[in-house]
Amino acid sequence: MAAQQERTCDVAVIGAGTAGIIAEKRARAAGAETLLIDATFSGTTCADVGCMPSKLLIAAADVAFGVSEAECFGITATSRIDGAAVMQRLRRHRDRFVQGVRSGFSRLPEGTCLRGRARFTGPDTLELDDGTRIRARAIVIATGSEPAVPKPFRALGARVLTNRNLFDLPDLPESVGVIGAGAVGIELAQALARLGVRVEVFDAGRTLAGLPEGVSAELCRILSREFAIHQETEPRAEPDGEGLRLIREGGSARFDRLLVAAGRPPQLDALDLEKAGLDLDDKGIPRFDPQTLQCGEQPIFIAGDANHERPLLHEAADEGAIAGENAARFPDLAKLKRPVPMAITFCRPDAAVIGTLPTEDNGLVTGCADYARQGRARVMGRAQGICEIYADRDGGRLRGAALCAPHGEHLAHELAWAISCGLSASEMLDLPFYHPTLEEGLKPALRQICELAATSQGQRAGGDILPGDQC
Ligand SMILES: Cc1cc2nc3c(=O)[nH]c(=O)nc-3n(C[C@H](O)[C@H](O)[C@H](O)COP(=O)(O)OP(=O)(O)OC[C@H]3O[C@@H](n4cnc5c(N)ncnc54)[C@H](O)[C@@H]3O)c2cc1C
Ligand SMILES: NC(=O)c1ccc[n+]([C@@H]2O[C@H](COP(=O)([O-])OP(=O)(O)OC[C@H]3O[C@@H](n4cnc5c(N)ncnc54)[C@H](O)[C@@H]3O)[C@@H](O)[C@H]2O)c1
Repeated sequence: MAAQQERTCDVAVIGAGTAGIIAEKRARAAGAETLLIDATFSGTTCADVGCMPSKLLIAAADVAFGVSEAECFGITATSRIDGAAVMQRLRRHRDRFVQGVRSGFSRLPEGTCLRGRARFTGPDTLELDDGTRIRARAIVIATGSEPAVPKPFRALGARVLTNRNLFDLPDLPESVGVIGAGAVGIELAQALARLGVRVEVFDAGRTLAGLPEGVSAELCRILSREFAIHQETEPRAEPDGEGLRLIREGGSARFDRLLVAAGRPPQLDALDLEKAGLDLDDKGIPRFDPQTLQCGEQPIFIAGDANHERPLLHEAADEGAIAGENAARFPDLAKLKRPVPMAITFCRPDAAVIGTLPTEDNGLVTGCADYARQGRARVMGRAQGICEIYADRDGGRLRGAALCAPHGEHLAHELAWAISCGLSASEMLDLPFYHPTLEEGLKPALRQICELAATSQGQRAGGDILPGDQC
């Protein structure tokens, strides 16, 4: 990856995260000569500081929580959480995921990888911080996003944690204040709390993890048994010895560390986008076509968190593929068939938002399932949560869902797949539902939709009485 002074290529990809790696691969497969540029080649946000380490922390928290709940099954168990060992296991696995990505870089054709921070000097030219100049027929922007640290917290220095440094802590802190109740804040707050850290969450908004109000209120009620959640508040912070104090109307609390999970704006500032002649929106993001990923009429494409459309891993991968292919075949552009939107937050119970939510004028009806009485959930000692399913009043075709329910990640997929297939509630009721499963718990919501839409409840209408339904 030696620095060079002048390079030309068909397609230059800025950013070697998930979107960029896939964009480069697809462009090369389409016959383009490619360059993959990255400031660090750290091995993707997902593997290094995002999806994978956060799920490793949650996996440890699940084990600790299982032990703490064992007594209700008649099992006596005690746990001692060794925070240093928890973090060591996390890093051991995280580092393997990262190593897997990095070894992929070394298998790319010689000279493809260029290390450096890129910025535009014209619509088809880039310059790296070491002075290397690049001319490309087409350019893919795949620069990802970065955690926002609101100004009032910046003076706290090393007391501030984000997803960038949390997973490198040698041990678990005793107490953490969390700013932000989005997916990052909620997942990490609960995992830390279950691992014995004293946690409180503070959010400026009224809802958790992007959920609609009713489901958010239910999730908040459930999570509040484990840690405090303060909504509609923007606390200020001041240093307090080695730790900090969060101050808001009605009180203050001291914490060892502050985890800031206050959103992830795209990383575009350093790119000098104005030199590329792109039309930018009020947040400085290039206007682009979500199907082709093209920015305006230029041979420039934007994929993954950088475009802020759907900042999720599977979307970054899809977008990278189409952006890379279109960059190679410009101006003959392919269109991405966008999947049904689906966002899962891996708290317990899992939370998810899928497809279209009801508004005052989109004619959707809501069926609701309650997991507090559901048979399998009770068997598992996990009987809590709800699932709302949204469907057309006319015909009962499924359009969306929101849930917080045990093993909700799987329910979310099943609902997203049913919506993708264009099923109605009565058609979904005609599919096989094994007993006793959490999937059965969706039936009351589907039946309610059939009633509201005045459609048949499917061939097996009234044919099953499930344990849990009636007690
Ligand atoms: C804590 C956490 C947990 C998450 N969990 C999940 C999850 O469970 N499921 C899920 O679907 N999503 C999850 N996400 C979101 C997911 O990780 C992202 O959507 C995804 O990784 C974005 O990939 P990307 O390719 O767009 O960006 P990245 O992987 O961030 O890649 C961007 C790259 O661009 C490089 N770069 C930036 N600017 C420049 C420049 N000027 N010049 C050169 N290089 C540059 C950076 O060095 C970086 O390597 C999580 C995110 C976080 C933070
Ligand atoms: N399981 C997953 O798929 C997963 C997990 C983590 C992250 N992600 C992705 O990462 C993205 C970013 O996640 P995130 O949680 O950082 O951002 P987010 O935008 O979803 O949530 C940020 C929250 O911080 C609050 N906030 C902002 N400034 C504040 C302040 N000063 N005081 C109090 N509250 C404040 C906002 O009200 C908001 O609720 C998500 O949208 C998601 O796409 C996905």
